[in-house]
Amino acid sequence: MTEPLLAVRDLQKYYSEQDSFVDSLLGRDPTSVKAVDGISFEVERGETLGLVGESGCGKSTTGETLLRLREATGGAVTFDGTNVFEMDDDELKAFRRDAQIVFQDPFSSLDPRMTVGDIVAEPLKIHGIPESADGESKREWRRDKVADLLERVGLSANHLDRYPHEFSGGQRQRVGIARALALEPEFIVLDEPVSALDVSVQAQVLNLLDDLQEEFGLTYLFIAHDLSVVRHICDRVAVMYLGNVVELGPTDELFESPKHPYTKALLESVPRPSTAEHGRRVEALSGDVPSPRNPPSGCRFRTRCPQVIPPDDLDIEQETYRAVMDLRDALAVGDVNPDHIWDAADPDRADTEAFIEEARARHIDGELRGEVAGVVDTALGHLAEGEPDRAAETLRERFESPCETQRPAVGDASHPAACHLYEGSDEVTVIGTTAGAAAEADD
Ligand SMILES: Nc1ncnc2c1ncn2[C@@H]1O[C@H](COP(=O)(O)OP(=O)(O)OP(=O)(O)O)[C@@H](O)[C@H]1O
Repeated sequence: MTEPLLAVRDLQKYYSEQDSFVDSLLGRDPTSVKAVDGISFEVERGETLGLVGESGCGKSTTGETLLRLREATGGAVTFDGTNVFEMDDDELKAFRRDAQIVFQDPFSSLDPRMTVGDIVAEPLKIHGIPESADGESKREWRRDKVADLLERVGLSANHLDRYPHEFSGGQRQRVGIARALALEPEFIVLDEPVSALDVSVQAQVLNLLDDLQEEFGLTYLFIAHDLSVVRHICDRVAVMYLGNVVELGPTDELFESPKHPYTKALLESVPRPSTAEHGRRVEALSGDVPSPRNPPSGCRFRTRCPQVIPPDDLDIEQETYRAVMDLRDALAVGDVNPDHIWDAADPDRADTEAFIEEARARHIDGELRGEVAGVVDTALGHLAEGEPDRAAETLRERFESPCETQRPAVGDASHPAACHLYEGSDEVTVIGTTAGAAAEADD
């Protein structure tokens, strides 16, 4: 097998942020935003790898960090066999030519005071290209080159002296692409290149990118939050959630047989034309994306996962399990106010049974049976006594999921999913122990 053009190994990027004004007054350590938290993938020569996920999951940070536009916190990136983070000045200069980026917003990524000709020529000037020009000035050489590039991206050489505001969104994105092509790169990070464009224009720009890839033998990392956009342009797709890659596979396979519950949920949110697929079970995503400052221990997705795994020896339905876990998490962060429950159940605070019944009705839909009912009632009894931490601990002891104690990582199979449901296969590597997960949750 040939060496991939780009290999990303355990890449981490944490942003430092002061928690709040009070924190800074008290001199507390800044909190890390774990924007990218140990991701690995490879991009083969000539392929397009899609990187998809909801807003804030770390896609742009990944693209910018692997290009060394941001300093990585950890991990390694190899480009054409050389470690990007250890390049010397000459290697870095060559890398800056070979690897380019096209940004999402063609409205803000182009300097409004520069002509389109100057915008596209700028990278050439910065890199001192051409070194010499036979019979014409370097400026003329660059003007010819830019005219050529503009035509290549579907604009006209007559556009050279115009300014960005004279162009439509689609045309501006073409200017951005021409600029990225100026140095004849091998690799381009396309960061949501069509998200800001009208749907009708999106297809034209995607077709252009496709044509350019073929003509110039380009390799793309295509960042998008919209799965329907990546389907037609990507060979493989990596799905990101909260700083982690959760699944990676050939595009058709990932769309037709998604494995990770998050990928399934994302796909459910894409409108689909095919009636054959209408019968598929819809597993809605519950809850908000947790903060990357304090991501959940174990599997990052477990707080919203519709298939979170209960302890082996516990007989419990998924819906009930989710409700118990949500109650436990709410207790742990002080989000359950026993006073409100007492007020509704028994203002005299004498009848613990009534308190438990009221608390159950508020937090858990449906009937609880057997052992599950017993443990939940014991926990709620602790809450009635004013001990929410003990209540949370009681629930934790009996209901703790392997999804929260161990972090699944994407393995090396051709279509791996980082999910405990696939444990035991070569698709998932499990990282950490209970203690490790607790430490991870605390830091
Ligand atoms: N300079 C920064 N300082 C602190 N936090 C940041 C910074 N840049 C991004 N973040 C945070 O890092 C996380 C990942 O952001 P990133 O922009 O990489 O995500 P994304 O998936 O590309 O989202 P979007 O599609 O909205 O751009 C987010 O929580 C974001 O708020």
